[in-house]
Amino acid sequence: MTDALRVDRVGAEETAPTPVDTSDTFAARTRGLRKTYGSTVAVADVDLAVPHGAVVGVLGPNGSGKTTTIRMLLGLTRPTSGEVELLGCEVPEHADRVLPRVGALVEGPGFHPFLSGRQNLLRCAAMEPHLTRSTIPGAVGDALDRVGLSRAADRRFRGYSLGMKQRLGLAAALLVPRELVVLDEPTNGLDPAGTKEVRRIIAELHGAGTTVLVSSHLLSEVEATCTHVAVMHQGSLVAQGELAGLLESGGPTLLVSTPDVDGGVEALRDNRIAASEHQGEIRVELTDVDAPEVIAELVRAGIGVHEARRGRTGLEDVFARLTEDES
Ligand SMILES: Nc1ncnc2c1ncn2[C@@H]1O[C@H](COP(=O)(O)OP(=O)(O)OP(=O)(O)O)[C@@H](O)[C@H]1O
Repeated sequence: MTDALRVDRVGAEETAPTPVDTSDTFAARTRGLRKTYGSTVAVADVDLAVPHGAVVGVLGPNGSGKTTTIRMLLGLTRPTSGEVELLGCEVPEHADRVLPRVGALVEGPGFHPFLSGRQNLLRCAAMEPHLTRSTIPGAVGDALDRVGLSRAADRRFRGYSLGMKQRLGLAAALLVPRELVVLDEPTNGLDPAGTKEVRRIIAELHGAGTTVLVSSHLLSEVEATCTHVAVMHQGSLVAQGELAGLLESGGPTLLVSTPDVDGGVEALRDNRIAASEHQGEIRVELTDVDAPEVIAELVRAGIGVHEARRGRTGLEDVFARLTEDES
């Protein structure tokens, strides 16, 4: 594992990691990527590293810069400063060379409203350098099938639901085998069955060795589908690395079951122990205190302890900690 693959918590006050030659290791890479709109800093000096073969989930609250980063990766938005490298090629300079190897689903795919889903895909397929007149119909049929849109394929795009539009965008991204697939909120507008299918498609792509970069606000989706995570907050990349490593960085917790959760939390806080209510139990961060001490403190305060067990840190906790406002 290289330094860049380790879970890095990137703070403004910390020094940036030393750049290394990574074109063989990473399917996508940005260096000092920045985008400003007037006084709004949409993306602030992001060094993103997407390892070959990984499924990287880009997580972040609304407005944290995920879409802008993805658009710059794909050459759709020009950076204010910084560099983008996709599959070893600089973007936007060599976008024409590299983009046929990249499948993408980004906001607002420009489909024609009066053409059917199939006709729209045929138009997309005609622009694929690796497809020919004889292979296009089969590729379009396969892609429609893969996203579960075959039955609605000959209806006008105008009448599609948001979920069907998303599926068509996904089909366009999957028309030919890709080395890298970039999906911006692919489950947006999908029902639970559609969401499950996207999860299956991502797993299939991963199984075939395709690198996937997927943005999502659904932590459970990312936890279930991704091998790596990049967390954005207020335009900055605040952490990136393997999912397992990120979860471990959350630190141990103790969950205490008691009939008096509020009283217990108060008693612990009075003793400067970081405690909170979590799903009807007391949760304690075991960073500066150990479990016996917590239990002893509760007993001293007359709080009945029914059960105490180690809690697993979920992505939700880690995410909340990384993206909480310092203000
Ligand atoms: N074209 C634009 N003009 C002005 N400001 C923009 C533009 N595009 C994005 N922004 C601003 O940049 C910031 C980052 O937006 P971006 O869409 O990248 O975030 P996001 O993480 O994808 O959010 P969401 O999850 O809501 O889609 C926001 O403050 C947004 O208002």
